[in-house]
Amino acid sequence: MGRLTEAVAAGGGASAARSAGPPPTPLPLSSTSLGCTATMASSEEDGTNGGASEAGEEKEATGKRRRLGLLATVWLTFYNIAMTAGWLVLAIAMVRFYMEKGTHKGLYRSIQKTLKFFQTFALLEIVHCLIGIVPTSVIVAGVQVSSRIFMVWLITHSIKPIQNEESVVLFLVAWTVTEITRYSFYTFSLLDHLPYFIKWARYNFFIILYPVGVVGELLTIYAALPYVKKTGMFSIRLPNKYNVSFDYYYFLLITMASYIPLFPQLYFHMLRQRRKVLHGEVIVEKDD
Ligand SMILES: CCCCCCCCCCCCC[C@@H](O)CC(=O)SCCNC(=O)CCNC(=O)[C@H](O)C(C)(C)COP(=O)(O)OP(=O)(O)OC[C@H]1O[C@@H](n2cnc3c(N)ncnc32)[C@H](O)[C@@H]1OP(=O)(O)O
Repeated sequence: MGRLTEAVAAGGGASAARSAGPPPTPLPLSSTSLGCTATMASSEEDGTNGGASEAGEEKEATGKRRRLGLLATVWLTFYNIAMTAGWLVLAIAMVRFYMEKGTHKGLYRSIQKTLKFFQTFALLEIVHCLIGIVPTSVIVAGVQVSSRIFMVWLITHSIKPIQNEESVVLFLVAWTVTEITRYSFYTFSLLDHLPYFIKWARYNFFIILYPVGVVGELLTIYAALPYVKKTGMFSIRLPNKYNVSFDYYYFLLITMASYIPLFPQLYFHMLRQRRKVLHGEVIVEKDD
């Protein structure tokens, strides 16, 4: 019986899919989905027979958790396959555009619909963390996804003059290679046929691609500053009936500055994940 089937039977989410077989040893991850899996294992393992009504309630709860495990595992498999395919389509479209045109000018406009759809769809990852079907920190996933949504909708979609900047290609390539690797890693993990290269790529590519993507994003925001200052876009001037002012130009400067404390948090998080997965370190994650 494949691990996915075992995980489904055990009602575990993605994490159990990889560790299915003997009852999963609860790794000290966040208390969300693993807590669910651990509870699942303990309720099935200990066989405690409380009162009939208690046993009935526990049986009903376990059945509900098992259904969540089945639903979660099937959903995550579908989600990851769809996201892998979407980012692959984006990668192929970018390569074809460059081979046909010989320039990056117009590249963003040619792939923007696919990019917007799949990057916006990734908002679901925050939901996955919130409902506990993946053991990722809501904060970590939230910062990552919000930075991408910000770049796609509030920078490259909204500020058309910067769409042909070379820095846009820089972050698009970094994002695309990363997401194809990441979502195929999750897919193969759930299907219990994870090629070592995919696992190696998942936990090594980011070492270079994360800084490359951040440089691309920061250069793109910097290139947008003159246009934002000149047009006053997204800004609210005083006086107005709400007596509130907002200056998008200064908001962008603050956003650029926020990369200084926030990016290292994400980068070190990935380095911790890398040590855990590639070197078997047991890392105690703080409860969020
Ligand atoms: C309004 C203005 C907002 C402005 C915000 C400014 C913020 C500035 C700072 C942010 C800078 C970010 C820049 C960034 O956009 C640049 C780039 O991305 S460049 C490209 C390189 N990037 C990367 O390599 C990072 C890619 N992203 C990720 O890896 C994830 O999003 C992240 C949350 C960062 C880390 O993922 P995670 O914590 O989940 O690590 P793992 O992949 O090891 O997974 C942990 C466990 O959860 C299981 N899991 C997670 N998701 C799934 C899933 N979909 N399906 C199945 N399983 C899943 C995974 O299997 C692991 O399980 P286990 O621990 O049991 O092995």
